[in-house]
Amino acid sequence: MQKHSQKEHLYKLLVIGDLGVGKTSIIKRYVHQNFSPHYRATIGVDFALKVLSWDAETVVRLQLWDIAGQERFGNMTRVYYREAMGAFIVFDVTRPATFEAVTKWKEDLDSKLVLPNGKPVPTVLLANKCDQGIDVLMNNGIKMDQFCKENGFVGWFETSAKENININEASRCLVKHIIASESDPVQSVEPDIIKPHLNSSKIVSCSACFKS
Ligand SMILES: Nc1nc2c(ncn2[C@@H]2O[C@H](COP(=O)(O)OP(=O)(O)OP(=O)(O)O)[C@@H](O)[C@H]2O)c(=O)[nH]1
Repeated sequence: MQKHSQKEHLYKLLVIGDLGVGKTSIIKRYVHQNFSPHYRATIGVDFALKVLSWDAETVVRLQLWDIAGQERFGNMTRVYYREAMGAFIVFDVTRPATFEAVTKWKEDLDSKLVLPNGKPVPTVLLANKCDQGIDVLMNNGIKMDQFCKENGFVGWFETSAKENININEASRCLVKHIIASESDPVQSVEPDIIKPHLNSSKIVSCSACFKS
């Protein structure tokens, strides 16, 4: 039974990025703790709910909106983005074109959705399929910390839905930034940066993300 003193937050989170980057798989791993190697394209939008015990006094309910990659070329994203509090933008580390699309997704998001205080919604970048051992970022010398600062991401994580790497951590990071932006709308939050750990099955922790 819920204690009287317990606070509840409900946040709508968007999961966006190009076709086949692993959005549905990340959500499945996060919510249902499973993974399928078979690809079935999402049509339109799909939903999932994750309940987090944030701390002793706070429960966070995350309503995850899994938006089909092909929707960037349609005109429904404005409708799907409405009232979202945070977003993940996902790319596939084995396919450079999906990284190039990240800025297009971010522009689409920021042009259609702002918080009531006029700021963009906190957004975390996910470099998914890091279990594959191919990394377009390293191969092209892309500096992710700088890329995130320049493009307004609050943090980034290498993830694997297959191996369950960094998905919980990325979510806690995003929620932490949402809570911070709600409680102190004028104070900007420093970005959280995770260093690459390609070919490592260890979960990398981000001290900034686990203080809360
Ligand atoms: N190796 C590996 N494969 C993955 C990972 N995540 C997803 N996949 C595979 O990539 C394919 C596409 O995954 P989905 O989760 O359907 O991708 P999506 O981004 O939801 O795709 P759309 O619905 O088309 O937008 C599937 O075959 C998944 O099994 C991962 O972390 N590692």
